[in-house]
Amino acid sequence: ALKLKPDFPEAKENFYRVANWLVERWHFLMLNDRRRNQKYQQAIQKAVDSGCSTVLDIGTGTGILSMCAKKAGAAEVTACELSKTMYELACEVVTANGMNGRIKILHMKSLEMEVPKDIARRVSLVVTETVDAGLFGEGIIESLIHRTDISCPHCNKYKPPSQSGRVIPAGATVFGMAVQCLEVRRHHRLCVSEVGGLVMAAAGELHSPVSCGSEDDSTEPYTTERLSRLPGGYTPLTKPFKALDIDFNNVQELEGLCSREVSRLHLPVTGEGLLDALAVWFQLHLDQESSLSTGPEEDTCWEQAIYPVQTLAGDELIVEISCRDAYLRLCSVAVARDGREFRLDDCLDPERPRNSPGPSGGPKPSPNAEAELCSALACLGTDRSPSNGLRDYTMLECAEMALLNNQPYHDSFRMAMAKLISNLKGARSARGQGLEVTPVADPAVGPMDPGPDPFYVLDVSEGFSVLSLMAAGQGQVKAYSSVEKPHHQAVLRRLARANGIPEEALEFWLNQVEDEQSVLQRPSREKLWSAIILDCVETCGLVRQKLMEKATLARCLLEDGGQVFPERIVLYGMLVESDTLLQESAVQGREPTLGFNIAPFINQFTVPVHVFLDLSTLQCRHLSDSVELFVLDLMNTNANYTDRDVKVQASASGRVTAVPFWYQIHLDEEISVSTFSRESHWKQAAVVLHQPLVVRRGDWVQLTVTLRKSSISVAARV
Ligand SMILES: CCc1ccncc1CNCCCCSC[C@H]1O[C@@H](n2ccc3c(N)ncnc32)[C@H](O)[C@@H]1O
Repeated sequence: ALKLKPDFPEAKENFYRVANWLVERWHFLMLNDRRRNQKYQQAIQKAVDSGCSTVLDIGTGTGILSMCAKKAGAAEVTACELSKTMYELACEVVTANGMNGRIKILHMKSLEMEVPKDIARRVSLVVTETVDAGLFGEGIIESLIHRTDISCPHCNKYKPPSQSGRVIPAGATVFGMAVQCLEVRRHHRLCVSEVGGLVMAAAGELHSPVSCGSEDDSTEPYTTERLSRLPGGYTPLTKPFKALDIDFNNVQELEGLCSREVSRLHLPVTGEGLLDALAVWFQLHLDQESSLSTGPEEDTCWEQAIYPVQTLAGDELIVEISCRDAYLRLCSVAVARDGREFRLDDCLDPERPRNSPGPSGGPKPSPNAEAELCSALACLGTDRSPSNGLRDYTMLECAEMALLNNQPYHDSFRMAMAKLISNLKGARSARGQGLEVTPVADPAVGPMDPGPDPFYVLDVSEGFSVLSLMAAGQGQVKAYSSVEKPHHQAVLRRLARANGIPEEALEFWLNQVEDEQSVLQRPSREKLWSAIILDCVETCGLVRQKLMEKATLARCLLEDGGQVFPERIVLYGMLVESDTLLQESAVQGREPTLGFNIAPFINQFTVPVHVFLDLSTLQCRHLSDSVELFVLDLMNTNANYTDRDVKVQASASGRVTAVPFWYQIHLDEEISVSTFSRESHWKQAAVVLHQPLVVRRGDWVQLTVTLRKSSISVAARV
């Protein structure tokens, strides 16, 4: 569609979403990482010079490592790539670099390859970089165990490594460190005891889907973050420790890895604070001489693997390391204090017998110190559901957890809601309404509570939201929640009971209807909605799709004086020079890719809008103040622009490479929240300019801002 009609907005937006999905953003980072490419090239050159003449590139991506091997003089080069998009791209790239027919590219997973069906003979060198932040996440262990069928490891024994099936990288060393990090904590644990006036204790334990200890497969063992770019930074609580050493050339070791029992490390705590996560990174040893690191301190572009945990940091941490089902797993299983070890699950279940004194069998701490530690641990919750299974918990997405922890957002909502309800009460009594009307029970909604006509509030938020319960808590309100997962509804019911909110004041509207459009239908009675709460901005920083359509529909369903929340969102932006954003969005020419012509091919998948940005820590130079880009008025949708020209003055000379943007969400005339505040659970987004714009301090830059179907584009010229 884009080829036919390049600026066809729906196609453009869909393409951006699909492009993001088809080609992962780290392809750009990897290909722009010249040092990484050079190190691989040197290691491959050395291996080919020492006699490895047949090469297999597992997970070729764009084909760059295969082209290195060919250029290094390898006689036969075969590549395999499981992604269809990348496979087709690799074929184009290899042809464009004059190596068509000299590199055999297969669209398949390496595990499916067989000799001689797919590859003529066993290779003498395997090259791969199928690693993720947690090292094993792309299946490199399995791929290398399988390689025994396609490379000749048994030559290992009596032939020098040069002749036998060697692997680049030759191995890896995995490091870890315990950290305190608020940004991780607020995405994985409830950090507040009260949200929008609701006491949260009754919610029970809330967990994010990232948990290493639990057995259920709806969780993932780790998440990934760039520790060096997390808002608020992090505090190391232990020194970096070596977690694992792996020799990729030793097949027996690889096979043993997955079945290896758990190893335990005792880590002295060297910093004060609350343990929020174990951070993990690694050194990839390409060969004996050179290695790549993904550490937080290196100026590497890679993320670290984050294992959220939470215990009070005693003076020693006991961490268990395992590789259950080929994922690296780290769990903090106990805390030692004064030499006594407290396993987390013991503390959560006080009647369980105390385990033996710690390794040093040190002096028994005073009973109250022990009790204090255990009760502190118990209320903190942990990342392990103990073997006794007594403790159950509710799973929230990371974004839902961060939303819950965003207190200013909920307090603002609470004030705006209270103001609206009191205005409507005033208006009703002024009209003398709502007193003499005898409430009629309506079958569609169940028995009416006696008392004056309630105010109806509809929450159409996506995912888990307590806003409907906060509305119900205002009294004389019947709130309809769009929460649809049964265990999420159970949390809201528990919270209602614990906060003295009558059960019948809260309904789960989605239970009865199939989609949101009908949720916004006219309520089954004449009464219209007093308030409708819409979700406007996605966590990634983009305007939610079909927002204006929903707002238009919602507005027709309001009673006089009723309100859509929010009533207006204002989009702000600024001019920045950010090389980082360039590196993550497109391959910058031939230079970083060793002179190979790769950029034009992979850059077909460049997406001009960057999402999930932490603008507060993005390396960039501000080249202007923030400026209002446009207004979305949800109470008067036809007043909205789709194109707007904005002038902004450059406050410094430089190259404008991007326009980051965020929102001020106006709940009513006075109350608003920003999506770019410290507690905001939203990330920011940025438009990366097609061409950097050179500006001099004082220049006026003309921005043409277009919002079509919630996809934003910005053109800039001096
Ligand atoms: C310092 C390295 C680093 C550190 C931390 N974070 C990221 C990096 C950078 N490496 C990321 C590569 C990660 C993706 S792997 C690259 C390509 O290989 C493909 N694939 C994966 C497995 C596989 C297989 N068995 N058979 C065939 N193809 C396979 C994927 O489809 C992808 O296109």
